[in-house]
Amino acid sequence: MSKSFGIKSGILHTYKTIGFKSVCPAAKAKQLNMKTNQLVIIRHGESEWNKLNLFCGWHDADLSEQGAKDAINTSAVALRESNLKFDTAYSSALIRARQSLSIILKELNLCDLEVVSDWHLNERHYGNLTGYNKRDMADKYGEEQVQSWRRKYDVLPPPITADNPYYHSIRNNPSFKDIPPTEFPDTESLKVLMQRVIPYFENVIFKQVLGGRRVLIIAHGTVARALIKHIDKVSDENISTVNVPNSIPCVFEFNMETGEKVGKTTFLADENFLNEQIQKTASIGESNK
Ligand SMILES: O=C(O)[C@@H](CO)OP(=O)(O)O
Repeated sequence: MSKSFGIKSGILHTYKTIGFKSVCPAAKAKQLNMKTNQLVIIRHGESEWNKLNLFCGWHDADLSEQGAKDAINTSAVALRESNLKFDTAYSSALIRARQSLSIILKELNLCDLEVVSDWHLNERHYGNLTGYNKRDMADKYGEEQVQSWRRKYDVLPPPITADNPYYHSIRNNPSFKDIPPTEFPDTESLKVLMQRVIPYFENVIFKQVLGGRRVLIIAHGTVARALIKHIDKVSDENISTVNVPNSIPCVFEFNMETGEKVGKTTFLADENFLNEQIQKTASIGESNK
């Protein structure tokens, strides 16, 4: 874990608009007679490659057994306890997000819910880091370089090359067949990822939220950071300290007339558990050697 990136201090100190524990935003809105609607974003459960601590990006890793359990015990339980209801759900085209969504919907008896899977919500493409262990890369290139690739707003990992063992499986993934060749990335920073995620969010998802539909998004760490940056207007500098853990729902509430956010961005988890999971996500982790 690199101190120079402020990760130890975490979002608690540098990103104060995030609240914890339970959904409580409607109180002020009610007082003001404001019509509001909520949006929920969840990062998929632990994947097989999260477990192995490998840079994953567009590699299509399955959920791990633990990830599938967390989709039930962390995601679905929190949504049920907060009495959140949905009219439609979005996921990326990646299997770890689609599996998480289908487990959550099954658990909530929402198997008939309208579901859209779209590549615009895919994790950032990790370029030629794809498939490498994060600790091994830190040993080779230094922690500062690895944290910079992972969390800096405008730092691109080296582009993937045809000799990367995952190049062909990513290029030929049938789930990506509709991606225009000119838009198929070879690497992405958070800044570059935002150029595909934010227009999709604004033009497709947010319109529905303002129209009153209750939307659930199952996405990825960098996609969630992109949406938090956009919605909460986090600076390019401070976004490097924001880490979004697997499976914990993140709730936003909006004024339906103005589109402005109401109240705090809220993670539905006990504060200690949330902090522990944030630290785990921020950490470079261990080698598998
Ligand atoms: O490997 C990845 O694709 C991402 C998310 O799992 O990792 P990181 O947290 O290092 O950005």
